[in-house]
Amino acid sequence: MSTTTLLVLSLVVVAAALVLRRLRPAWYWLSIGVTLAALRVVVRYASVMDACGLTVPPSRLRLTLARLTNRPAPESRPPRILSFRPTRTGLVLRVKLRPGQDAFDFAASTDRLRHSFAMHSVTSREIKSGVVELRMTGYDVLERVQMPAKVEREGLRIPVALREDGAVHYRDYRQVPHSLNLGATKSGKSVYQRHLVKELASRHVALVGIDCKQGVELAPLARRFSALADNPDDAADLLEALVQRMADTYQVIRREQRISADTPDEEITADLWGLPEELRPVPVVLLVDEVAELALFSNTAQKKRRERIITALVRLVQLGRAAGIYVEICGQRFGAELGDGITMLRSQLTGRLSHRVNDEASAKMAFGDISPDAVLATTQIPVERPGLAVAGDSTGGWVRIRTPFTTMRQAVNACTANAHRTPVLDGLDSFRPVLPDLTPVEIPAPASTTKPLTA
Ligand SMILES: Nc1ncnc2c1ncn2[C@@H]1O[C@H](COP(=O)(O)OP(=O)(O)OP(=O)(O)O)[C@@H](O)[C@H]1O
Repeated sequence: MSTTTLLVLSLVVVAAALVLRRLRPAWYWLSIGVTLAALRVVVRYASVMDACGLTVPPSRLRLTLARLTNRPAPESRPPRILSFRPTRTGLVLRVKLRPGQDAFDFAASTDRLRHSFAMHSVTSREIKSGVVELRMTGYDVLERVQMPAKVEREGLRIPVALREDGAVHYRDYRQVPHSLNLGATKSGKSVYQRHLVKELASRHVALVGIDCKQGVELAPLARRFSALADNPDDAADLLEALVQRMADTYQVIRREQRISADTPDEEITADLWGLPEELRPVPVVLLVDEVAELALFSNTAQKKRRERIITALVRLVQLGRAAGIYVEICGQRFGAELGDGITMLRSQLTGRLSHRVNDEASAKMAFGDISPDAVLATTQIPVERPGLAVAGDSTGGWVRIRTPFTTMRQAVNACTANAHRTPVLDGLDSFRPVLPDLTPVEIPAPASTTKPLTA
C-alpha cells in the first residue's frame, strides 16, 4: 500500500471518528473513545495529580534514606490506584489517599481533573475512609438519556433517571419515603412522573393519584391506578380515606405485635415490612400533581376543604412510612405563600427534586433548608434542556439527573400491560377511576363556514 493511500485512509478514519463523536457520542465512546481516554489517564496520571496539587511530598524517612544512599531526592507521590475500570459512559478510578490527604482536596479539584484528563465531567466521593472514587464521563450522558439495559428492578427501588456521572439514579421508597418534585411549567415534571408510573406499574404496589388538572396527566394511566381524584373535593375525601387506611394498617401491625409478644424485642415488627407476607397490606404510592390547586381557596367552604386536605397530607407524611404509604408531591412552587401547614409538610418530604425554576426563591423551596449549592445548581438549569433536574436528600447531598424521555403512549402501554396488578384498596373503592377509552376516535372535519360564492 502506497504512503498516499495510507494517508488518505488515516484521514478518512479520523474524519469518521470526529463525525461519530459529534453525532453519536455514546457509540464513539464505546468504539474508540474508551481506549483513548483510558490510555490518556494511565499515561498522564502522575503528572496530572502533581499539577492538581494531589500529591504528597516524600516523607522524612525517604528523604533521609535517599541522602544516606547518595541517591537523588525522591519525588512527590500521587495517591495509589486501587482499581481502574471502563464503563458504558466513562471511567471509574479508585484511589487510596496518602497520609495527610483529604477527600475534600479531590472534590475541590474535580474541574481541574476534568480538563487535564480531557473528560466531559469528573465527580468524586469518599466511599470509605481514605478511599476516593473518581467517576469520569467521556461525553455528556444527559444530552440523550439512555438507561443501561441492566438495572436493578426490585421491590420499591425504582430506576428513575441517569445521573451526570453516568450512574443510575434510583427513587428508593423505603429509604426516602416521601418526596417533593418542583419545577416551572414545561420543565419536565410530568415526564418524570410519567416515567415513574411506567416503572412502578410492574411492581407490587397500589397507585393512588390526585390530579387537579382535571386528570389530564394521570387519567390516561388509570388502568394501573387503584384510586384517582381529579378535583379538590374528591381529593379531600380520598386523602381522608387514605388516613383511615393508614390507621387500619397500624391496627394490623399492633395485632401482630401482640401475637408475637413472646418473641425477642428485635423481631417485634414496628412497620408494614415486618409483617408476614400473607398479612401485609399492599404498599401505596400517592402521587399528587399540581399541589397548589389543593392549597388555594377563595371562599369559606374552600378554606375548610383546604384545611382537611393539608391536615390529611401532613398526617400521611408524618406517619405513613411505617404503614407503607409513600407520598410524591409535584408542583411549580411549594412555599409558605401557599398558607399554613405547607412548611411543616415540606419538612417531612425528605426526597427533593427540582427541575428548572423561574427564580431563586423557587429553588430555595426545594433546597433552601438542605444545601445552598443545590439551590445554585437548580437556578443554572437551562431552558433548552427540559427534564434536567437536581435531586437531593436531607443529608445535603445532591446530583444532576435527567429522566429518559417517556411518551404518554409508552406510559399508557405499561399501565395497560400491568392492569391485572392493580389492587383493590379497602375503603377507597369509591375512588376507582373511570377507565379511559383508548380506542382511536375519529375527529370529524370542521364544517365549512365559507359561504358559496354566488355569481
Ligand atoms: N426528560 C426529558 N427529556 C427530553 N425532553 C423532555 C424531558 N422532560 C420533558 N421534556 C420536554 O419538555 C416538555 C415539557 O415537559 P412536561 O410536560 O413534563 O413539563 P411540566 O413541567 O410538567 O409542564 P407543566 O407544568 O406545564 O405541565 C415535554 O413535552 C418534552 O418535549
